[in-house]
Amino acid sequence: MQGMQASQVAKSAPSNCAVVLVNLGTPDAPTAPALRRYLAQFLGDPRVVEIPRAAWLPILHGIILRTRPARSAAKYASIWMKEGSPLAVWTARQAVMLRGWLGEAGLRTVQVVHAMRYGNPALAAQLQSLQDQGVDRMLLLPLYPQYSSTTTASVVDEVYAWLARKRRMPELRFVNSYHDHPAYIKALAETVRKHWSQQGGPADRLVMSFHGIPARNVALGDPYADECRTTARLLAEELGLPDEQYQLTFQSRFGKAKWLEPYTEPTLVDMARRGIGRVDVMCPGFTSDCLETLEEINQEAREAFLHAGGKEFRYIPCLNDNHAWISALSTIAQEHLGGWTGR
Ligand SMILES: C=CC1=C(C)c2cc3[nH]c(cc4nc(cc5[nH]c(cc1n2)c(C)c5CCC(=O)O)C(CCC(=O)O)=C4C)c(C)c3C=C
Ligand SMILES: [Fe+2]
Ligand SMILES: [Fe+2]
Repeated sequence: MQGMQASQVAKSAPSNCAVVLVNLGTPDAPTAPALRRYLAQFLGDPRVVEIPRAAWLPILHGIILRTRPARSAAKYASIWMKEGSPLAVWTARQAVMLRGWLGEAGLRTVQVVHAMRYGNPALAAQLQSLQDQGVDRMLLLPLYPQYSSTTTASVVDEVYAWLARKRRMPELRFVNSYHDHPAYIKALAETVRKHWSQQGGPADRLVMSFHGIPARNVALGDPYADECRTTARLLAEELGLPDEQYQLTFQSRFGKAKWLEPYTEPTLVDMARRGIGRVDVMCPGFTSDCLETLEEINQEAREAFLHAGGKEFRYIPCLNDNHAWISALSTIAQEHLGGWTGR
């Protein structure tokens, strides 16, 4: 798309073209059976847990899937919206809004659907439905701004698994990462500025908490940690925040192995003990609010911070249906749709 304005691209894109927004997925209900189905698929993915199958599957099915579903279901119940799981609600809304934005940009015939890597609507089912409608050009846009083999590459695996069963293949494009895209950074900055204006200014620190991954994955070449650091730096620059006023952390450790550090909750507890009384906390790697932001951060981490002597814990919501974010998605999509015109 170099040298071409996003607004000039694919104005006449025909209806054989679709954008597929892909997110992680979420259980269908906040119940133990729904959690068991979801976690079996998620934690059975070799991109997510890299332990050899023969060792891991007995642990997953014999221990984890017996204990975790009920505990996790209770957590989901505490954040469930009347329309469903927050991750599902926001992701579906983003797809509808993106379709509107692309229409405004002259791309009325480009379809936009959303799909989940785990759970529903299943990625393979969505791709099949598009193909059944005659779509033969598909742009896969994962809702993970930072690339990781645990997430982005897993989406690609699933798409190719579907493709491997096809005689007639559609043409495909994938967005790998947009962790440093100016429109994404600006959308994040807008959520922070809006929060600051509602709160009467910044707190003592801005904590940017990203989902963690095992440290070993990074040692073996996953660029995720570097991409998170770049996002944090660019966001701080956009906000005019000096280094000492923000802190990057990693949350959601799973299992006993070492994950990326510093860990979010211990960092917040340490801040409270050191007299940093007021914190603004955001999760820039999550494009929708979900269990990991609403429960783990805004409930558990909040409680730990206040219990350790912190005075104010101010959570900044994720991008969700923020207009600057949908506009960013529209820009990113158009940049990758370039040339898919004229049929
Ligand atoms: C934002 C990017 C994400 C990365 C990278 C990621 C890696 C990763 N996650 C687990 C284990 C779990 N994650 C869980 C929930 C969850 N994870 C992400 C995003 C990333 N995960 C989201 C958006 C969510 C929330 C989904 C929702 O329904 O709201 C869970 C399930 C919840 C629970 O039972 O606690 C697990 C488990 C691993 C092991 C991993 C990388 C190796
Ligand atoms: Fe996760
Ligand atoms: Fe969690």
